[in-house]
Amino acid sequence: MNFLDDNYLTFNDQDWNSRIQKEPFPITLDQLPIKISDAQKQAYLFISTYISIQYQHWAKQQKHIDEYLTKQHSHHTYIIGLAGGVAVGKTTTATLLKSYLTQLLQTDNIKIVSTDNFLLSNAKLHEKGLMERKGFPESYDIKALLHFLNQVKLGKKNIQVPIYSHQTYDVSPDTSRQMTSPSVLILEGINVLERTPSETVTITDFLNHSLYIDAPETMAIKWYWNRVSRLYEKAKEDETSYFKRFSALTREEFEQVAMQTWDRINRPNLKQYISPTKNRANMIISKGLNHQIEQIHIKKY
Ligand SMILES: Nc1ncnc2c1ncn2[C@@H]1O[C@H](COP(=O)(O)OP(=O)(O)O)[C@@H](O)[C@H]1O
Ligand SMILES: CC(C)(COP(=O)(O)O)[C@@H](O)C(=O)NCCC(=O)O
Repeated sequence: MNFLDDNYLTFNDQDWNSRIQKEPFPITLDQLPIKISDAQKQAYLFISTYISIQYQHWAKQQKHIDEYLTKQHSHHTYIIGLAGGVAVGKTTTATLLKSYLTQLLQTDNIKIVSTDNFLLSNAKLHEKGLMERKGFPESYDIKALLHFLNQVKLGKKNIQVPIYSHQTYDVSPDTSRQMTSPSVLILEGINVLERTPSETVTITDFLNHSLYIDAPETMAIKWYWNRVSRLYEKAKEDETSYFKRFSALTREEFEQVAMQTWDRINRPNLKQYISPTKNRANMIISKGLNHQIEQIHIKKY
């Protein structure tokens, strides 16, 4: 037996299909952010129904506690952490979960924030000699990220969130987003389940539920290439793109650059820092070919 078999219950397509075939979809699924098969729609419904049951119990518990403490007006935000390696589909899954949960929880107050927004700017990474460590723990402004989560939990308005763009490959120097603490926050990023030894608190202290998207590295590399090759193509007509510098290279030459980047930066990060956080997640989503969810593992405790 291994940790996964001992500590998690495992479900596959038969489980979620048999469960859901008994009843029609309780929500409309014609306006999802990406096209997915009916079987995959059912997998996401299985995940989001599980989260919505947990959320509803949590919300009731908060209400009862507030009544007991006579603090009816306290604010509560339910934070879902979504972790996994580079390009496994965290951003896309977050938008899908938001669509499902908006309907299941009957709220339009669900927001998504990526920890990418809290990366140090390229200027700072250069200054600190960390350009080859982008995505590693030391490349984030972890204090700012923890402060942001604290503000969310305290129900603050006008919370400033920096903006990161894959296209400019940097944090935007002069724009940020203003956010009011939502009912549900989906926090997605490679480091969501990582420890923060330099701080007294850690990201997981703020999470009510956590998911880890797992996939064989060979597939993640393919999905990474899908994303960066699109950025490379788009850069041909976009002066502002970081990827413009590669326009003189052929597609094959650029593919070599991308694969070397993976080998030098994303692979060591995956092995050393990201994968070891998998067993901390409440739920592990195992993906296979074409981003298909093959198994869902739910922690027994
Ligand atoms: N369920 C899915 N079906 C099809 N393509 C997907 C799916 N999830 C992600 N992708 C694609 O895979 C690539 C990486 O996804 P993304 O959500 O950006 O990953 P991450 O946020 O983990 O880096 C993107 O090109 C995205 O369009
Ligand atoms: C910004 C990231 C650390 C985060 O990854 P993501 O959340 O997009 O999966 C990653 O996309 C990245 O830029 N890694 C550094 C090496 C590279 O250029 O891929």
